[in-house]
Amino acid sequence: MDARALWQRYQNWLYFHEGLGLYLDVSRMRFDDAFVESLRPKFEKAFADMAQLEKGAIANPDENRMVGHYWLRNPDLAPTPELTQEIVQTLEQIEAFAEKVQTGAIHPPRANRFTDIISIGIGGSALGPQFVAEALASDFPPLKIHFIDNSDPAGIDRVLNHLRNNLASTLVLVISKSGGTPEPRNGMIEVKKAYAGHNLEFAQYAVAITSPDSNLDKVAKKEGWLARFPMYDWVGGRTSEMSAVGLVPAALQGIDVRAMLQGAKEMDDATRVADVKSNPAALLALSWYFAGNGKGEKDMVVLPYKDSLLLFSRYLQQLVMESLGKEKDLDGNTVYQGIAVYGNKGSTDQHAYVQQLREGVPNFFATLIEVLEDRQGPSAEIDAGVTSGDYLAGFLQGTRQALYENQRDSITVTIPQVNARTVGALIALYERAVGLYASLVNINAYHQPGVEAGKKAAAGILDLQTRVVAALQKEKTPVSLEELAEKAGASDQVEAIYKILRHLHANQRGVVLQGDLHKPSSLTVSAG
Ligand SMILES: O=P(O)(O)OC[C@H]1O[C@H](O)[C@H](O)[C@@H](O)[C@@H]1O
Repeated sequence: MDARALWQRYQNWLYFHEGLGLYLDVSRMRFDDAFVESLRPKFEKAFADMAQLEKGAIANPDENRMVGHYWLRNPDLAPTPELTQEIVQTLEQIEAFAEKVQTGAIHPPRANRFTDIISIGIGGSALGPQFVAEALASDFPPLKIHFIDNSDPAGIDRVLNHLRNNLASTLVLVISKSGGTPEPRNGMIEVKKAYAGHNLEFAQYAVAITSPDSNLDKVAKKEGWLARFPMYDWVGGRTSEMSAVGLVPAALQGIDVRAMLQGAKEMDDATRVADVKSNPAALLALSWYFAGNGKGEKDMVVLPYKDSLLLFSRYLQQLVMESLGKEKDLDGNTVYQGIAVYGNKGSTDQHAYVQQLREGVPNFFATLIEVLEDRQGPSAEIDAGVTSGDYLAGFLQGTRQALYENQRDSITVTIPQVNARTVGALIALYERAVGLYASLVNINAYHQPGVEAGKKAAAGILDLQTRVVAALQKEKTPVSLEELAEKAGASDQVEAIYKILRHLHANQRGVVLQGDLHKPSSLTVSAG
């Protein structure tokens, strides 16, 4: 296609949302009209499915749950007046709490104000708050947030060491929908011990965000924590940024949560339109389907050309991959669906892996995120008439062009500015695109059965560890791994036992391994 035809195609397919000032350009996805036409019946079904979902259908059949993240930004859409009221009240409570914390009306026992937050959570209970903090928190927020999103002892130490002089003015958010995920539980226990070590009563610093009556909720209630906010069973972790999960940390950091909800609501309205060409989420779903042949054959590389959007790709990674990465379709057929997502930011990545994107394996499509406003205030000129922002914009256009010249497709999303409204809109745009795409490929986007397998296996390993250590403690002399496995009643798990012992040995946990480390089978082990 020559430049004139491309310019025409650009204009034909350009989507613009006037209220949000958001553009979506899918002109560099090389689908033709026949392809769009062929998907029409699937889209009709997808729009109908989505309308049912918004009305409160059991859109997550395996877990027998409604899927209601759209109600969070438009509570009047909720299927019952009770739900509407619950959403409205929770938001009011969040705002009132944040204000009291910021003004010092709620303050820690030994300080006038809370200065910092430790947010403990993982997956959907971390990625949204992390993305939003990075994108929207001011340089000097009323409370500075720090995240513990793993069971990594060194990672936990790092956060606690940073805060060692400020612990007495640090609020702790423990975020877990289920209230039973091991990582946040471990983080909470470690942080609790750290508070005890500083003679601080944890309950006076702690806030729980979890499903009512979860284990976490019970602990928070029993111990009299500072506050508890509800997470609803009809909101999935990866779509929970606009629930208490995302709103509590955002409001505490002084982020305009009403604007975030408003932006999401405006985008929800725009993506409810049952016409592909005038619905930006449908255009994304169409493009993804085209790129990967409806089978995820191409990866989605997300490149925001703005530092503050750095974590968007990581956020989308969970939203897209946990939603779409499914073995079975809704009819029980084995389909191995999904779309792999990765990315970091432009132009930084042009100096890293974009070489492969331009010339290597053509197994991806790019999504470039453009922000029109360079910075608040004027920019200095780097060269005559040229600013660093001009360079960044040029790099984006250049990459788009260079990719296209080599038959590599791209989508460009353009927003006027990174602010609470546009960030809310971006989240809502991708949530809806994922929902529509899931319908196109006939899968349940709202469960995650695959995650459970890893969790069960991990629990099995910890159980095995307890048995192995108990068996080892009965031994007076060193034994071989095989012998120990047999004594622990796990002869078929020598490899797992070897790995457990190696880890315990490395951490001086009362296990001594001796022998040739090149030959695990030659090792003996003793308690010591
Ligand atoms: O919020 P939680 O219940 O602690 O769950 C945290 C995360 O862990 C799970 O394993 C799921 O795969 C995620 O979807 C979820 O967001």
